[in-house]
Amino acid sequence: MLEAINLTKRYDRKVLDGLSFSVQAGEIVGIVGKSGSGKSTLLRLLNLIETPDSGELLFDGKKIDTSNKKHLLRAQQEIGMIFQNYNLLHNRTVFENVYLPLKLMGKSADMVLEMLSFVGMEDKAHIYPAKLSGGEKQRVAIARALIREPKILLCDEPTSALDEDTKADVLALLQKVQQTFQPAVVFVSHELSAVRQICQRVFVLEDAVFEAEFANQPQPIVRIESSYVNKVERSLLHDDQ
Ligand SMILES: Nc1ncnc2c1ncn2[C@@H]1O[C@H](COP(=O)(O)OP(=O)(O)OP(=O)(O)O)[C@@H](O)[C@H]1O
Repeated sequence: MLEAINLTKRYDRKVLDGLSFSVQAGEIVGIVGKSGSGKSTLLRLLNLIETPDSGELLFDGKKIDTSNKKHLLRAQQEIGMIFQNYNLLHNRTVFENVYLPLKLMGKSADMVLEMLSFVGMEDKAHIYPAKLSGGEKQRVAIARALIREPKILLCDEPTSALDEDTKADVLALLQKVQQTFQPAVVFVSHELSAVRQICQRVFVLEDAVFEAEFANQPQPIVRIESSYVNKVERSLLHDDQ
């Protein structure tokens, strides 16, 4: 579904250097890396709000042409995104927050209550975000991300601001999303326990490249020796983090 080929991005230094990977529909792929390793930069490229210096992105095998505004807009509508800090509009109710992406496309609100029910928030449709807990805000953000039925769901540290119990609930909801809607999910996090729990494959981003790729199997697919790669490996294999 989502394919990145040789993505390179430089600011004052090369932050991403020739990254290639793909995510199938229904698959959750984790990207882990230390602070400053380029995770958010990669998400901005996948979200089509920044363009790579070189390299290509393909959705369903079709190259994304970022120079063509119509094409870009259509591609952006295939993407849903959730954030660590939820990014809800505080002067809009839960219902209005979830409806907004549809409203901007001139569509009706028919699906909104159904989606709120899917994330367990139908009872709070007319409440403002300030009155919600962190876990509830993330549920609303997930409903908003899904309302356009995106083929790609990008998750930027979605559980990092939550306590342990709420974290588990949100991860369980993401697994339900995976089973129900089968999007291609990119799950960026520094929380190795969350990554271990829900990702089918994991890439380790360090020094601008993927230094390792792990799957649900004992041996990594690719592996460069580094202390961070060792830490990820221990966490994924031995449940000790
Ligand atoms: N717009 C920008 N202009 C210049 N440098 C940038 C810009 N965005 C990111 N960088 C630099 O790129 C590098 C990677 O940043 P990025 O935010 O992608 O890392 P990250 O892995 O998401 O970090 P964190 O986990 O702390 O959020 C950093 O050195 C950062 O200073």
